[in-house]
Amino acid sequence: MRIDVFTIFPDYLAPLQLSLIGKAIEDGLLEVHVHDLRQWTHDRHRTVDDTPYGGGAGMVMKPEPWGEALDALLASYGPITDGPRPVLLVPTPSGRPFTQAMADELAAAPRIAFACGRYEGIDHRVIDWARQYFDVSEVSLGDYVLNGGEVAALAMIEATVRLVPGVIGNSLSLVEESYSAASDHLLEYPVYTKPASWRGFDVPEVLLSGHHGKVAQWRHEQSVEITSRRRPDLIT
Ligand SMILES: COc1cc(COC(=O)c2cn[nH]c2)cc(-c2cccnc2)c1
Repeated sequence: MRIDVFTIFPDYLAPLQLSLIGKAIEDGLLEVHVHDLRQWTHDRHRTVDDTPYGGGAGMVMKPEPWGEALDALLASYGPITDGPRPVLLVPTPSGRPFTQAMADELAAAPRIAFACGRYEGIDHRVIDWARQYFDVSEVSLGDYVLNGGEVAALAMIEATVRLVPGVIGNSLSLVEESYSAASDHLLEYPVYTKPASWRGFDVPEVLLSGHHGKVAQWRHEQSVEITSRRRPDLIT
């Protein structure tokens, strides 16, 4: 999988070079190209923002640098085929909620690109123009406002890349995860490891019983209880 990220703060994406994702890059499972949007500015101050039409506080990202950056991205895909359009994700508080189902879908894509906005956002004409050439999704990490899309992109990339075969060593650990269809979209049960007793707290007996059926039953009951208490919206 190749991932392209466009940002005015490329260093924000440095953590992608670490740990599992770093190893996936080393193993050739993953390519990450981080692009500084200012590469597509031409003035002395490398300006990427301007005041909002209609007034209001803050600044808006100018369309021109984004247009040229996305032109370059298109060029990197080679001649336009009549296949599926390249995927372009724009993290934004006003986006569709990012979900595990979306991560599952994205994990199958050969390439994904992220446009990380700053300030009050990106001139909307960029999205309107891009829809002609990209499969554009404005996606939200959660109901809060960040200073930029980079942190959201990091989270979305991690949630997606870990599903790519070979990136996570033990693929079994993916099967039972929260939100996955395999766990019936329930939240994960509590986990324990040695010692069996710690500061007066003991591991639930059933987990020491070696009775796999009872362990599975207990774990399912825990997941249902936790989900109905914390996330009744997930109980269909
Ligand atoms: C592309 O347009 C953006 C992007 C971002 C950064 O992303 C997030 O905040 C986010 C992503 N998932 N959840 C939050 C912030 C704004 C913004 C809007 C209003 C006031 N201030 C800033 C607009």
